[in-house]
Amino acid sequence: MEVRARAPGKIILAGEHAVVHGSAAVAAAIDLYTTSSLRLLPEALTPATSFCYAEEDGGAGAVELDLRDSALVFSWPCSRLRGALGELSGKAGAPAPCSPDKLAAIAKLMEGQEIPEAKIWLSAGLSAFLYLYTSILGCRPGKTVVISDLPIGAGLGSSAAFCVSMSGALLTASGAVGTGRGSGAEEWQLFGKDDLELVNQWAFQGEKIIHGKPSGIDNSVSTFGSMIKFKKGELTNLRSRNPVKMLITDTRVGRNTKALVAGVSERASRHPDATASVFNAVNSISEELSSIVELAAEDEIAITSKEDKLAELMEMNQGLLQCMGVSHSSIETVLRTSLKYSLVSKLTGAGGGGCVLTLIPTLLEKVATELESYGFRCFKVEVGGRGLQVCRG
Ligand SMILES: Nc1ncnc2c1ncn2[C@@H]1O[C@H](COP(=O)(O)OP(=O)(O)O)[C@@H](O)[C@H]1O
Ligand SMILES: C[C@@](O)(CCOP(=O)(O)O)CC(=O)O
Ligand SMILES: [Mg+2]
Repeated sequence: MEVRARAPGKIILAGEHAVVHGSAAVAAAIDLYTTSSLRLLPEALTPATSFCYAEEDGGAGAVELDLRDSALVFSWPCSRLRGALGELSGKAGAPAPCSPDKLAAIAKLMEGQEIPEAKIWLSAGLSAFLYLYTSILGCRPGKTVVISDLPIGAGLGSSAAFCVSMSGALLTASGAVGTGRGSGAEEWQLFGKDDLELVNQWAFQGEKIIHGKPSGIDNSVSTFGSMIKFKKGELTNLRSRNPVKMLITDTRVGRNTKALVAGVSERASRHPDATASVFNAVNSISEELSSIVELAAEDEIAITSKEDKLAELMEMNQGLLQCMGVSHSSIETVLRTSLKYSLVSKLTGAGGGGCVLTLIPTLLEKVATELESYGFRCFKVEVGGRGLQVCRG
């Protein structure tokens, strides 16, 4: 049987980086997904099953990860996993953080995997995969295929969508969570709250391996969907009465969240008082933005004033992100270009390149066309949709 789980990427409307330091942030799911499909293979070495496995695997099979978008397949013989990690039985309950010893053993398991130099950043994702797989299922043989609509390492939460979809597929295959709600005809089904909580906890541990010090906002919004306010691990669902329309521009300048988050923390330790004031200002922006999003706006005038306020708050947040040192010349190009059309933009995610949000009252094809003429890529997305969904086939 195959289990498929898909989890959305996200945009952060306000509060990235500051949220790592305890400020509030506002994020929403977008309709670009990462899908993990998992097929478990027979475990026991019996005459009936051993034909499936190669001799060099000791006849015990392998754990395989097929990253379709990168056209790369990685494989670890189960015997090698057992040798490195011990006899793991797999765990259905709440996760324990990955110990430094396990992390070191996982790093050794990367040796011999052929990761092209240009894609060396994938090793963090592979480590998160091995941690999640072996912790949840032990060293059982299986094949996982991952496909994603999301640009990787661009601020749209691909790391979280990877960890959430993977945790969803693994926990479903282990029997720890089951497909709950979902109307008969629908292929994709939603989990109940407790199951989502469990998936989210595992995904957070995976994010820790990729990000170092994640706030938890990305995995939470990818798991639960919708639009949320997030502060110190606490999540509040925001009921957005009118759709928020955003254009996303990927500058295609590569960056790495772990390094950017560490850079902001270093700046904070050099200038603790100044950065505390910046984080505090971001907190106020996120709080105000979340209350504006929830305001009912029945008439045109109310909608316009709501959008003006959102735009002003995003502009202020962008200025504070510049204070944190995470803007980039490509981001500034998007800001300048959108301003020509009287539109406001801010970076989203960790910055340093990656994606920029532009608040659009109505979709302006002209801005997108001009931005694409600089070599950037534009996405028009639905904001605030579903979180994790699973299907068995
Ligand atoms: N589909 C995927 N397959 C393998 N690894 C992935 C995938 N998506 C994300 N990752 C991992 O997450 C990293 C990108 O995460 P990050 O720097 O946080 O950027 P973002 O989350 O904004 O895309 C990649 O370098 C890789 O290690
Ligand atoms: C910078 C940060 O606030 C968001 C990072 O998002 P992304 O990985 O760049 O999509 C970090 C975090 O909250 O964990
Ligand atoms: Mg990330």
